[in-house]
Amino acid sequence: MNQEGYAQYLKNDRNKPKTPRLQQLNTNLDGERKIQNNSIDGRAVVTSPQGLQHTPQFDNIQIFPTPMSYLPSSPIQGLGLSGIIPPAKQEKPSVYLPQTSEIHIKKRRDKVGALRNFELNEINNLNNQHKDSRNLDEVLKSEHRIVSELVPAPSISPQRISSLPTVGEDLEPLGLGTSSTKLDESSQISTDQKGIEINKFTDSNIDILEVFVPPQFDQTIKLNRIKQIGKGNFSVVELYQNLDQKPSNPNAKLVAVKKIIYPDNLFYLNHHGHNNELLSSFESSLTRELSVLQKLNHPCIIHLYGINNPIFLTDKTPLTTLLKQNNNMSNKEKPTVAGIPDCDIIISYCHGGDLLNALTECNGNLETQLVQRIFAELSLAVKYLHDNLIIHRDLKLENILLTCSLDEIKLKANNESERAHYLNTNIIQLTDFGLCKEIDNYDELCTARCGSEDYVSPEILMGVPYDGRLSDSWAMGVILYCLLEDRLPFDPPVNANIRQRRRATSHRIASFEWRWNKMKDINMVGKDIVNNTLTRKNKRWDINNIIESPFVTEVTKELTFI
Ligand SMILES: Nc1ncnc2c1ncn2[C@@H]1O[C@H](COP(=O)(O)OP(=O)(O)OP(=O)(O)O)[C@@H](O)[C@H]1O
Repeated sequence: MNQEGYAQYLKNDRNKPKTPRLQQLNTNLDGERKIQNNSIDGRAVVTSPQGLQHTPQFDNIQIFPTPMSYLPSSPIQGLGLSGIIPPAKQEKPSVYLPQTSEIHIKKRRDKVGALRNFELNEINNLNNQHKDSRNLDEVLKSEHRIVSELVPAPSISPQRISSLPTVGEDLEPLGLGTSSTKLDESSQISTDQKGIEINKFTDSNIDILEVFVPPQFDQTIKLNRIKQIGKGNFSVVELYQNLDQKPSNPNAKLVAVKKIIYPDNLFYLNHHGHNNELLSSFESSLTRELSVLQKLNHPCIIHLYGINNPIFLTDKTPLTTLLKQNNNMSNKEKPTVAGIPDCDIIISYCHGGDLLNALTECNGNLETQLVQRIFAELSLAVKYLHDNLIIHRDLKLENILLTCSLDEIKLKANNESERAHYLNTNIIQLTDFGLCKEIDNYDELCTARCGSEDYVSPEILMGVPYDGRLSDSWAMGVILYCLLEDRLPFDPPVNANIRQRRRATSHRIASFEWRWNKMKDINMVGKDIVNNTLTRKNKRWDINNIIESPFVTEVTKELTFI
């Protein structure tokens, strides 16, 4: 059955999904098979590690990826990695270890949303499977990344940073706004009115980081911690101030430090004393992000300003190397996390926070002009990546950061005297390259099933080799739809009945089931982009089509920073 036929098939609810997933030969994102989209009939030719070629067919596919319900943090052995619920019909292993070739869900939802998105029987399955490990309630309580409706009440997502105050607002009371300000003498942790932990301590070296800076990463600078500004599944992000009075890069006076959180069991060794799969996949994600960040130089993409230990940039397997150096290595039963240094990545600070938060804060009421500007900058960033043979694979609202608050942006946009500056500076930066992939040529297809549930393309869901650039343009369609409609395109339709609500998001994605709501009767050029990206891959616009569309060119022709 071909993909279109399958979508039709799914439409009939009586047909229990049993569609299969292409058997994964590798489980590591780095171990994706080399696939060229070069066969005569346009079907991908897969080259197996043994050099054998075969054309993937749906008949080969063995496990259907849906219904896809995920836990933002895995309940499995407290791994702390995104987990996937094993397909119900598979023989259940006593402990299900997530495979890196499976989708990594990195989402942010309120608890209510989280529960809404779990089928009850799946919750029961999970509870049964993980009786011995963590209780599911605990897992749900600890979640912070989920998501569906775009506007959750702040009170039900306590771990979310609901806003990021501007530098001016925020630093002045802390005495950090001007260089002449006297700093507090004592260490004191307090909480500001938005619930963000603020460390007023500035007078000793416990919050001082010494980090290595580009280009050679042989010079160091000192940074002083100000406060936590964000939290991901694998990191805590904190704001630091550069203690260098005259930093070589004037934009780097305030920086964000992404402190990687190692999952609990990362450093367990298996019975043979080898590193486990979790370590190698975690490590490959980390080094992939760093190696790509080092190469990138685009105003609309986050900048790498430094690292606390150059080994993370120079060694392809830094954690394994550090582990080998660790004395505990000899004791194979014990976790050997002790002695492994933290990984702190110093990046540009975007004080407007992420776009999902910003959108939630303004109740989704973004002026079209602003939507257009944000989307145009995102298009420039993605075009730059694709031109450089890099696929992001995790484009979503949470990974688009604003360089200043929406109010500041609006002020600049509407003030004649600020207009030149507005056109000469970027307002977004794209971040989170943990799932990105460097391809060798434009015909190379990807096989790793990764991404975030609401943004993932049908071909990734189906488990067939896919053109990563087209999956990125699908995600861009989802983003633009969100900005225009203030909801996710593949959430249950507005006024959905119970049956529609129970349908998994992935089913709607696989059958291209989305429609305009707020924008239904509004005629605007931007709708073309959504119409032509949330569609079948053979008809889908790529980044060049997007960038050439009037919705984007109207903005880009005026920008002076590119
Ligand atoms: N440079 C930055 N400036 C301001 N805020 C940031 C910055 N980087 C990250 N954040 C905030 O921290 C959050 C988590 O960051 P990030 O997505 O990089 O972490 P992560 O561990 O890769 O997340 P996940 O894997 O869960 O997607 C972001 O959504 C954003 O709110």
